[in-house]
Amino acid sequence: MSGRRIALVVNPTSGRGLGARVAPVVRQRLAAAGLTVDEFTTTCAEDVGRISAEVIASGADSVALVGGDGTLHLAAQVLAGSGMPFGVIPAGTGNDFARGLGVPLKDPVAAAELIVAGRTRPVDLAVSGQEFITTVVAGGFDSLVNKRANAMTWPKGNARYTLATLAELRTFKPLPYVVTVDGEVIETDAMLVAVGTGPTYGGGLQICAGAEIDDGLLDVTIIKPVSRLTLLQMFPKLSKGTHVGHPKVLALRGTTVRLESPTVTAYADGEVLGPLPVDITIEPGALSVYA
Ligand SMILES: Nc1ncnc2c1ncn2[C@@H]1O[C@H](COP(=O)(O)OP(=O)(O)OP(=O)(O)O)[C@@H](O)[C@H]1O
Repeated sequence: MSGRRIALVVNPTSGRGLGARVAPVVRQRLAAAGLTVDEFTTTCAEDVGRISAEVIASGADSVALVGGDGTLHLAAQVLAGSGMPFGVIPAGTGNDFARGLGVPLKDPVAAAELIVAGRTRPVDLAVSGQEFITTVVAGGFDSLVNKRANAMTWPKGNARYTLATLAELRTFKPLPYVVTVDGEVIETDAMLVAVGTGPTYGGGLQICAGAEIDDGLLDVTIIKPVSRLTLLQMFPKLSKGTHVGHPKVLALRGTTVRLESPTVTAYADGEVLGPLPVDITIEPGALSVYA
């Protein structure tokens, strides 16, 4: 497939500089395959959306995004519904969107091959208000962990989430929720309620195990009150998805979800979404992704 023109949008800060390191490798692979590559390096969060919008307007054939979930979240706000196909070169710490797609996480050349091959698939987005969400909405204990982990500068990578979990666990108490899924109302105390279009957050925790990124459905996971020890024991299981079937874990699917709880701030794709209540819907096939 020669004659294709692709914009390579690079967040150089993703994964503590991994974005800057993998970009030349990806550029070289795309060019070697005959693609014309226009490279753009972002200098701030706002650049991701602005540049993506300019690329769409420019008539480029496609975009490749080098970054993590935060970068993809920013780009998705603009790419949603545009019809512009895009490729993902994972360069973040979590990379949960890429993980859900099955894009190689540690091999940028292999990820670039998917762009070269040129096969796209439709991918759903969750929507809350004006905000598109590419992975999971965290609402509860996990929000507090996310907040704490975002504020930590050490350690690198996923170990931050483990430390933040241990720290939050010391004081956390179950919270009262009203969760409404397609009109079915569930009133319960819970440790957390997560809503995903894809299966994982936090760098591979399968909080919404089994969620398909193109089934037109939101997956809802409610973890009912459990002891601190049980929650701690659940975390390694989350990595493997073997928490499913635990008597305190409730899994639901639907197309509209409302989360209510008095004191919870929701996080989406690792960033603040806003205080509950939030309403979440699904936009099937909003993105067209090389995979
Ligand atoms: N030059 C920049 N361009 C774009 N975003 C930047 C830049 N500098 C800092 N940021 C911030 O980086 C965040 C995105 O980082 P990204 O998610 O790609 O990497 P990560 O945090 O290492 O990975 P992950 O989200 O997968 O854990 C953005 O939300 C933005 O606020």
